[in-house]
Amino acid sequence: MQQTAVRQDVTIGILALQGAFAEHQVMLQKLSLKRRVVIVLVRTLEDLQKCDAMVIPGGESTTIALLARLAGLLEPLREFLKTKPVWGTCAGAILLAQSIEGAKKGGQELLGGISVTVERNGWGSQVESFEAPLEVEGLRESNRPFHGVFIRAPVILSLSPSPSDPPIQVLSRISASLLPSSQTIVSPDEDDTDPRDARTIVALRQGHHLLTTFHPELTKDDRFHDYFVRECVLLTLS
Ligand SMILES: NC(=O)CC[C@H](N)C(=O)O
Repeated sequence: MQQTAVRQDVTIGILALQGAFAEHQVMLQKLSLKRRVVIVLVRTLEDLQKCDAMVIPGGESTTIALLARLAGLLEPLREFLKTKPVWGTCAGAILLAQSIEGAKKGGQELLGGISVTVERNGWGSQVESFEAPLEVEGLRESNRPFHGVFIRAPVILSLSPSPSDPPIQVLSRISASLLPSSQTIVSPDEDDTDPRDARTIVALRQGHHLLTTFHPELTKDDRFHDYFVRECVLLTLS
């Protein structure tokens, strides 16, 4: 009798130590996909070992790093992202950066994995948090803007992939004209905003990793979650 290939479930972990992990869980559960997605809230090494991909949520990068260190997850996560897809949102994006400015006094630990430098709290403090419509490449119905929620978000300062790294694909840049008046994009050395400046980048992809400096999980729009699962996770597994 002919055997039919059995489709495996795909297991996506969400680092659930602090921050907006429950919101990611709700979004991922709502996706309608051909393959069954199992969601694991990751708090231990045993949880992590079940996962094919990970989401690192927004929250407070210093606290998440500290709790990950205490849970014995920092090194295993660094190993994980060498081979498996990871998506970082806001604080998660900070953790995935290769280096940061504005780190907590005394330094803070990162996971690395994406060849960017970010400035922590680069858009200002809580009161300077803002929302803006974003044009995003590659999303379903990509001509419909995505509502970007920026809460003490990091700013991308530079991209620095080495020749052996996967190239970086910019998925979205914020348009200076759509920013609230409290926000301006000023290059460090110039008064004029150069649209090619890394500071306008708010979403990017490197290989199967995804980085967003804002919070797609705080909207009702599942298109980023759909993009991560379909394009970064399922395509790399099949
Ligand atoms: N909304 C967020 O995730 C904020 C990130 C926070 N500024 C940090 O440093 O971790």
